Amino acid sequence: MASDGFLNKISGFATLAIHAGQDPEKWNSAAVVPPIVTSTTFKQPAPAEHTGFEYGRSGNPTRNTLEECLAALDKGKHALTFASGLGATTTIASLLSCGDHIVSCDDVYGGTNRLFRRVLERLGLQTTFTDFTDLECVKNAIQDNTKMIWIETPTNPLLKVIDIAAVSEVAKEMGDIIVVVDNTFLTPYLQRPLDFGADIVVYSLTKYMNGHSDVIMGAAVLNDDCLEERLRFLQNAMGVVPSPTDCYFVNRSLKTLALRMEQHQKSSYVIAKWLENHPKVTQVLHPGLPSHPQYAIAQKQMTGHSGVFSFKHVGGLQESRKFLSSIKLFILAESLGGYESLAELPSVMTHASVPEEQRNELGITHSLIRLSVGLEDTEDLIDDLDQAFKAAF
Ligand SMILES: C=C(NCc1c(COP(=O)(O)O)cnc(C)c1O)C(=O)O
Repeated sequence: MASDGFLNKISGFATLAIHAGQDPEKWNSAAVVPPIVTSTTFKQPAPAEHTGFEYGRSGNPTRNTLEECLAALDKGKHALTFASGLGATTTIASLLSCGDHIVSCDDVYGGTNRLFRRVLERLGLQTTFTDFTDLECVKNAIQDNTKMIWIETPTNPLLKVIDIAAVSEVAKEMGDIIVVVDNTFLTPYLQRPLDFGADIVVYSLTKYMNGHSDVIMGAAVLNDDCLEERLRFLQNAMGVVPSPTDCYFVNRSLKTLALRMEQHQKSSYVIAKWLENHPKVTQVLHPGLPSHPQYAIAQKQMTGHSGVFSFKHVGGLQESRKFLSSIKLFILAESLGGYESLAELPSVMTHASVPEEQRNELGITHSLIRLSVGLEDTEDLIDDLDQAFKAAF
């Protein structure tokens, strides 16, 4: 009996709760579905000796499973994952040193533009943005200190298609330049940049690869062992790593990637064709349409286009706002690539951080609307757009 009249506390309870059934050596379960290993640290048989894992930032079994799968999908040797797409971009850019120069395509995700202009520039990495659909512009932008070429193709939000092989050839001819391709809009199911001369493929896994709008993550896929070693060092040293739980979710999503991309592709093509014939639409920017200015390049490096594309209408900001407040099935929101259909106004949303002068030069005007066509029934999506046009014009 304890002094307070109650039974004595159970001795060793706390120790049991911590150690009973927890022996690290037991984990070789042959589980068909890769488990989520959340442990941030791993038992070492002797000081500074480890059995493959020592600390969660440096390596994690669930993350390794995802990275192995990502490498295979791009037919690459190595893959690394990061806390976000921009985390991947930041880490890749950290391969460079102060005084180096980046040449980037002019139309990139607003956050990438902002990172290059407002963060990396302060750290001594200059970036020149230019039109990569004109190889002369690429050649003229390359300087003696150019160490990286950044391609997005198709570009966000104008869907410009850039000839990966041609730009990679220019880069290799003109110096020791790392060619990076942001393949977020397509995924390796629709385009494999490494096959066309890219050195590194980068993804916002947040988009199609996870495809459920419930994870923020990034990835890089590459073949070069030396580059991989440098990136792996940076991944650990900079600490921009994803959680094991998120790795589990993305790994699971990859299992339906092919099915989802097929439906995104089919549905967006039907909707793009419908928009092309709409009296209030002046231009549809969809690389799967024969009317696309780089359609031939798209055909030689893509197996098809995904669900994300943009269109321009005859109105201005007022009509865009009215249209986007009238959609009911499409959701007014940033991001793309999920099972739900999204619509957004890049000029004031995803690309608001791009200087207005640059936006206007590019054509990211208030009449440009970007759609991410999801997995809903195509007819329902067309009906939604139709009623929104009627409400706005
Ligand atoms: C959030 C949006 N884009 C993110 C993005 C990123 C950044 O990914 P994050 O996971 O959001 O950090 C990188 N590359 C491309 C082509 C992207 O589109 C968007 O366009 O709505």
